[in-house]
Amino acid sequence: MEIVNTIAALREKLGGHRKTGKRVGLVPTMGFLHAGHMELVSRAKAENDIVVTSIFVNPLQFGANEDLAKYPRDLERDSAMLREAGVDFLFAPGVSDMYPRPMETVVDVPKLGGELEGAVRPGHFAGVATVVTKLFNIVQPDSAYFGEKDYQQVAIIRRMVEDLAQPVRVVPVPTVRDADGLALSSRNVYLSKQERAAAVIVPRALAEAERLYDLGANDPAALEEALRAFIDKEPLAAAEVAAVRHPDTLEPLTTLQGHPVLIALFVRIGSTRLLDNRVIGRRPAANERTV
Ligand SMILES: Nc1ncnc2c1ncn2[C@@H]1O[C@H](COP(=O)(O)OP(=O)(O)OP(=O)(O)O)[C@@H](O)[C@H]1O
Ligand SMILES: CC(C)(CO)[C@@H](O)C(=O)[O-]
Ligand code: BAL
Repeated sequence: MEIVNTIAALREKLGGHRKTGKRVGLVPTMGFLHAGHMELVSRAKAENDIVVTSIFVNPLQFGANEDLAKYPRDLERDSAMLREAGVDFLFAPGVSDMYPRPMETVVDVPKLGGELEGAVRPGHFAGVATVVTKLFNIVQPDSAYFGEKDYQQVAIIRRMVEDLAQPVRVVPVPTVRDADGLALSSRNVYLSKQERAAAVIVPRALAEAERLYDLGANDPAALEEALRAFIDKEPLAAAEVAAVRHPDTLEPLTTLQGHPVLIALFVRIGSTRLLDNRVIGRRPAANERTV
């Protein structure tokens, strides 16, 4: 595996491979890798000839009072994991390599990006869409791999790729979880022992939503209320988002039964925000309409 730090060097190294028709897969990350990231890598390995993993803690997607400075970093451990997994190139640019000048150009998907997590983190998804577009332009991958844990992020990137005709196949990868159901996340490292124990409320709330749905719940507002009450029972947890939405548009629903429903959670445990989601309900057959 080669570690490459600049855009120009990566372009030069990938150019030759592309000319010989090799398929290139990109796994964009912010580092501090765990088994969730490695699942994206192994999917990319299986489907491509050349795999590029990027590690870049993107300042554009952090709000002024967020954790940019303390975001966990361990490039040495990350590169050992990626080498072991057979990644070809680790692209690890510095901020001045990615953004030599303050960015004047922004890619925004404002409707999808203003919902859910986007309502709590204004500007976050414009930062994500902008850096992902830049990474696509640098690497020019055939396929790019994203985790379904960040469901809204996948929805936004898919829409961006469609709207801008970006020549990339977006591949969503199912969420990898700890034994108790908590989704793996780099930010889990912030949790104290007590908070880590409390965090199990997040996957449990998703299971509770599914249980209520299976019992026939049909009122979105009532289900959201029930989810908030369920999460509030855990004293260390506070639900910033506990929403029931359309899985494609992320818009509110008027009914629940008979079509797929996205349950989206953004929960604070102490000062750490955890994200999780589940799509429940029946996916319609291709010849059926969704509401
Ligand atoms: N548990 C997981 N299962 C599958 N994919 C994941 C998981 N966690 C993260 N990913 C995916 O890995 C990619 C890089 O994510 P990122 O580096 O932000 O890690 P993260 O663990 O989500 O970090 P954070 O704690 O900051 O949310 C994203 O596409 C993300 O959805
Ligand atoms: C896609 C991404 C690497 C863009 O910075 C980031 O949002 C992430 O890690 O999910
Ligand atoms: N995994 C999403 C990146 C972020 O929270 O900034």
